[in-house]
Amino acid sequence: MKTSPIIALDFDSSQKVFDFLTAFEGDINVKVGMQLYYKEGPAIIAKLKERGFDIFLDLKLHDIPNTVMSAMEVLANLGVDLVNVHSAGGKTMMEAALEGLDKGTPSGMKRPSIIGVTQLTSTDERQVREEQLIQSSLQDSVLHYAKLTKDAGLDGVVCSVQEAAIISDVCGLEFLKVTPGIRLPESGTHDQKRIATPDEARHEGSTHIVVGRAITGASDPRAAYEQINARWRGVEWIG
Ligand SMILES: O=c1ccn([C@@H]2O[C@H](COP(=O)(O)O)[C@@H](O)[C@H]2O)c(=O)[nH]1
Repeated sequence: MKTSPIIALDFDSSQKVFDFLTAFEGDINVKVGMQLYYKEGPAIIAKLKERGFDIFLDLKLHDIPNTVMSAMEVLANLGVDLVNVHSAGGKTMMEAALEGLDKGTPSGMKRPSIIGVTQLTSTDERQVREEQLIQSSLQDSVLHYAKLTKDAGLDGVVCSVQEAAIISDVCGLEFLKVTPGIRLPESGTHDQKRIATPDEARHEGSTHIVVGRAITGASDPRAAYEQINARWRGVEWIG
């Protein structure tokens, strides 16, 4: 997947997606999440591929190994670039996911990259301690899941910018660190707890940033994208 920001297409219809995308060329990355995929099904992936976008299909699979393997076998056929599971599903589940992808990828096509969600960026220290009953810190929990995900053979993780540097130290620079929770200083936090700016993401070693509402909710989404992309790349933005 290209290193440009991944725009989260959190819309409830194909019509809204393509209205939004009129301002963009095919050189951007897009993310299809549960809402859009459950509404529009595989057809939305085919349409986005026709427009030339790189696609992260963010369905966060989490089930018994056999079910995840079968589901991944189906998803592998869609031609997306990146898929994911919850690392909390365990090492055997993640290995099964990888096996399903390998089996389902048509010959001659590249297997989609696969990453594990460590701790959602909407999760904070209190939730880890009181709701998940995890005794270690949030950062240790994220790092533990990152190591487990690497041991299972996956290509990287979803984490927040706050954990990207330590994951690079332990799992290597090549291991993907896909970081949502990206906000401009003036944007609202919404339901996210572990947020960061695009500049901080670059500095901390994220390999990819995921941006939804800071772009889709902006009065000029293209300008918001350009500003975020410039900050992410560390180049001057002339707005
Ligand atoms: O830990 C995670 C995993 C996935 N997401 C997804 O990223 C986008 C973020 O949207 P914003 O509007 O920029 O908050 C959204 O689609 C989530 O499902 C995440 O935020 N955190």
